[in-house]
Amino acid sequence: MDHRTGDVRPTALASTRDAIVSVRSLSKRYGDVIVLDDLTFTLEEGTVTGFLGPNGAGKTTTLRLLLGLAAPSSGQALVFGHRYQDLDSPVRRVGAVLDVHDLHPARSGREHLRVLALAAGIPDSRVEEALAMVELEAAADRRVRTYSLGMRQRLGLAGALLGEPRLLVLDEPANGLDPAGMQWLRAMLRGFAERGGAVLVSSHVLAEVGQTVDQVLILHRGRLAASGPLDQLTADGQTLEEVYLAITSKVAA
Ligand SMILES: Nc1ncnc2c1ncn2[C@@H]1O[C@H](COP(=O)(O)OP(=O)(O)OP(=O)(O)O)[C@@H](O)[C@H]1O
Repeated sequence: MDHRTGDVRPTALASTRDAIVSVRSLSKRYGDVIVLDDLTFTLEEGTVTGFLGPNGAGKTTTLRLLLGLAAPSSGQALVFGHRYQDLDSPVRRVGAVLDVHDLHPARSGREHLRVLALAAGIPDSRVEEALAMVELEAAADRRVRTYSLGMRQRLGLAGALLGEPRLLVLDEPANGLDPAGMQWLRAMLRGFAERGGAVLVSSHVLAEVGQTVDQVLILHRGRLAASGPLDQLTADGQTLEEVYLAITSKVAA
């Protein structure tokens, strides 16, 4: 991958064997506006992938297509070889946190998780485990409307972890977390990947991403501007932020 030209030479992100996520020639239009343009990448087990790009680049749209929340205009977005909506028990395979602002405000954190668990046939005992995993036990009986943004993020993550999935899809999960929360999130995501999972995490916090992920996808104006292992991308001594700014300003010019 030559990040100075934005030329993507697929590396570890391009093998299709045992792919947990397989995105092929994915495009999305809203009316005449092309939001995603011919996006292709795969993610394999044991990886944490940072999904980067300026505001409006198309990151959330990609995640929504992966989760069956919107339909592609063309191409495919597959998880475990299937469209999300065709998976037998999606909650047990894919955990996702897209928008922590749409949690029911009058429910407590514990009630929120119990509703999710009931819908997915997951025992209540797992709710307690998930609360413990995100260190939210002390606030579990408070109404969600009283939660800080960081607490909502933790609750969203608890919901994502309920079904013990192998893929986590997270939209800006570090948003609102305090330094200890970020450290905890980093360790949690690394541990998840080390146990054979895959994580796709969008973020604007490049310093944090640089400490957490092992590979990145950089999206710009709906196109994949760069992809590859973090250590290769930063091999010439530049920080991830420098590489990112060089790529996004080059492509925009
Ligand atoms: N339902 C929709 N109808 C029309 N346009 C949409 C719709 N959803 C997203 N878009 C547009 O698609 C583009 C990409 O949006 P998206 O939310 O995917 O970007 P993003 O990379 O996640 O940005 P941010 O970093 O700001 O969250 C934007 O121009 C947005 O306005």
